[in-house]
Amino acid sequence: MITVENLSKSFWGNTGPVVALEDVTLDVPTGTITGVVGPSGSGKSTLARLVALQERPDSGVIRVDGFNTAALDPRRLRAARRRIGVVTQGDLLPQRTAAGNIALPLEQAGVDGPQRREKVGKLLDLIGLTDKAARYPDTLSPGQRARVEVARALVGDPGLLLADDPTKSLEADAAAGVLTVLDRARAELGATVLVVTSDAGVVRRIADDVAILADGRVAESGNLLSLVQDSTSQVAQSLLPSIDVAKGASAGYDRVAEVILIGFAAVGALLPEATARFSTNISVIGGGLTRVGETPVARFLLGLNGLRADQALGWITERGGVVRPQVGLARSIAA
Ligand SMILES: Nc1ncnc2c1ncn2[C@@H]1O[C@H](COP(=O)(O)OP(=O)(O)OP(=O)(O)O)[C@@H](O)[C@H]1O
Repeated sequence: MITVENLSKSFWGNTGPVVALEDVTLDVPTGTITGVVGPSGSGKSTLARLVALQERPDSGVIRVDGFNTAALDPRRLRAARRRIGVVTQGDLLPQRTAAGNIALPLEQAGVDGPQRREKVGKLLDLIGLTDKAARYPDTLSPGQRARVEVARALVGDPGLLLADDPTKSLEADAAAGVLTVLDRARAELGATVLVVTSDAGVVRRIADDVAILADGRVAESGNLLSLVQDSTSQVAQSLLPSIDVAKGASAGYDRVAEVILIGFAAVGALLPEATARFSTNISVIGGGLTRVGETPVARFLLGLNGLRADQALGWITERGGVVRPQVGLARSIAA
């Protein structure tokens, strides 16, 4: 477990101090993928460099498995740094093959040939490039090179894999390939992963936990699936389908409610069943379906007509749906 406690960091800019991070607190639980998302300049790369122990904070503490890294002497600090695999971009050695690039940290650490080959073979398999082992970087696609960079960062079995904007400048397919590799690293190697990104879609696809960074501060953090269930959260606002609808589209219903449904059963069957049970006409006025990781999540604006519309909404809530009636739009239901 990595914990970041009350981290602050400023730099001197041309016109005075620039606060890059202010009082940032964050947990990266072991065996999970934590995504830190924020716009350009919000402090993501600064946070990544501090967690990688490449720079010192002005104040605050980074703990690795409970140990305060600020208290480490230089030798232990170097050892702690080696336990963090940092995915760096664009620096594969052109004169080395894909396998040779992945093996380099092992060679430098004096690991013998057979062990190196076994380890590199496993990682080539993990990144889906076994058949490209002998290819040189300039003959690989950008997405393939990015996957080799992840494998190289994983080769020392790091306690933490740290990726700063791993999908930057990649086409959608290539980006998806890199995210699949990060997900496999967590699922198959048990890696703990911290991803910082400006792309909320990265977080939506692979993160277990999320923190939103804004102007150097954590605006919101927590478990991703819990946060998306709160439609007022910034995470839900940025990851779920928007329910902006044309003016007047929600008129003429007895009840109008925003509903968030999670999971296959909820998304597929709940609304038809509510319609049948309560003789209530349920229309989807807006919103849509997405996925958070592997989990389908729907955010709908529903219009209901029928005497038992309130009971239908209550029943959806009992089955785990998150219902927010839009009070201003309700008509009184005639008995
Ligand atoms: N070494 C530095 N010297 C001076 N200012 C810095 C330095 N590093 C970061 N900053 C400033 O700190 C703030 C946060 O920068 P940082 O690079 O961490 O943000 P970011 O969210 O990673 O942005 P981007 O997505 O554009 O890389 C910015 O105002 C930046 O200009």
